[in-house]
Amino acid sequence: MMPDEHPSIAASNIGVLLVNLGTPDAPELAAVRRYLKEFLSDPRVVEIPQLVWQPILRGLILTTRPKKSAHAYAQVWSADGSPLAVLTRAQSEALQGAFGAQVMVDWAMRYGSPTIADRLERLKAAGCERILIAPLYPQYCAATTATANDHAFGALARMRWQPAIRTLPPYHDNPAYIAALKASVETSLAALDFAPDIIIASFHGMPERTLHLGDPYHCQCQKTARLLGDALGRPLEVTFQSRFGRAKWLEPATDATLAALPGKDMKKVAIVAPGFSVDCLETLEELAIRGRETFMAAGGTHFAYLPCLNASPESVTMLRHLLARELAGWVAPA
Ligand SMILES: C=CC1=C(C)c2cc3[nH]c(cc4nc(cc5[nH]c(cc1n2)c(C)c5CCC(=O)O)C(CCC(=O)O)=C4C)c(C)c3C=C
Ligand SMILES: [Fe+2]
Ligand SMILES: [Fe+2]
Repeated sequence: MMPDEHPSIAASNIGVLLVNLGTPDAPELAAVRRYLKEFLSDPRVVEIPQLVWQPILRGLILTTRPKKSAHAYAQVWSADGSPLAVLTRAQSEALQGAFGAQVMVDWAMRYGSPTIADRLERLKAAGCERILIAPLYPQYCAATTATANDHAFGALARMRWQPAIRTLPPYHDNPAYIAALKASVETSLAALDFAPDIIIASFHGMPERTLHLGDPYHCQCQKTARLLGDALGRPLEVTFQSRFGRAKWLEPATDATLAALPGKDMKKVAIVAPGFSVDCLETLEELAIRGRETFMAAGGTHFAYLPCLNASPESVTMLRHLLARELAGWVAPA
């Protein structure tokens, strides 16, 4: 084929690949087990030598947890699928609308489907010679950001003709992110029929040792909450959720905090999860369902879970701004 006959050149030769964590294909035992096996076998997520960890994973975790998790997923599953996938796709489509023909936007998951490798191939086949990989984690963590990038680079390592690559840095203190959170929280608070005594910012937890090993995650969570508190004009209480395993995790724990607040005469709470780009099992089930139960059982009277940025107009404006900055030199500034 002559060079000028190259097929299917896109309107633009620039691609953006949004990447999120991943989710099972169905809220059923086999699918959840498959997902957990892939996720928890990632050495970036569980930093125990595989020789020690795999027997524990296969013999203990994968024989017990999938049932519990499948039950949890069933409570938040929608007609269109897992909220994490449905909302990431909606974000991608809304962003494509905002960018127009300037760039081609697609989305992928680190675990499960659609895979990063497939979507990179698809962008490449559509003519993208330059691709921005955007792991949608505002706070950098080796267990999330780094493994998404590792996986993308692994896929590139198998390509004969690679596209040029950039990656989105963490955006925990980016003014556009803080402004989007502020707008979203204020809108959610205005719709409540009560005034919260306290607002909790709950972030996904990590083993505490990752902090001592130099992971900036903990500090970046604190900074996001401080900046959001400044923007809102009231401080937020930082907590960490989703503890897994026996090691010491970052504290204070979200569930223990919710259980203790009513005893400190704080009976009206609002909780937001600024570290999650979209709502998912960890927010819709762990916070909005189980968090509420914990708080009310401890004597709380009013509880509100405030949704993530999802595919809202504020979210799309923010993402367009963040991504356009990384695309500078590839496309004209937004
Ligand atoms: C060692 C275990 C885990 C670490 C470390 C971890 C870090 C981490 N996770 C997220 C974001 C998400 N995690 C989600 C689900 C989830 N997380 C773990 C374990 C660890 N996470 C498990 C076992 C699960 C699956 C569900 C369960 O069985 O409880 C999700 C939601 C996925 C969904 O399908 O909706 C997200 C998102 C971050 C940001 C993070 C480190 C900062
Ligand atoms: Fe997690
Ligand atoms: Fe959880």
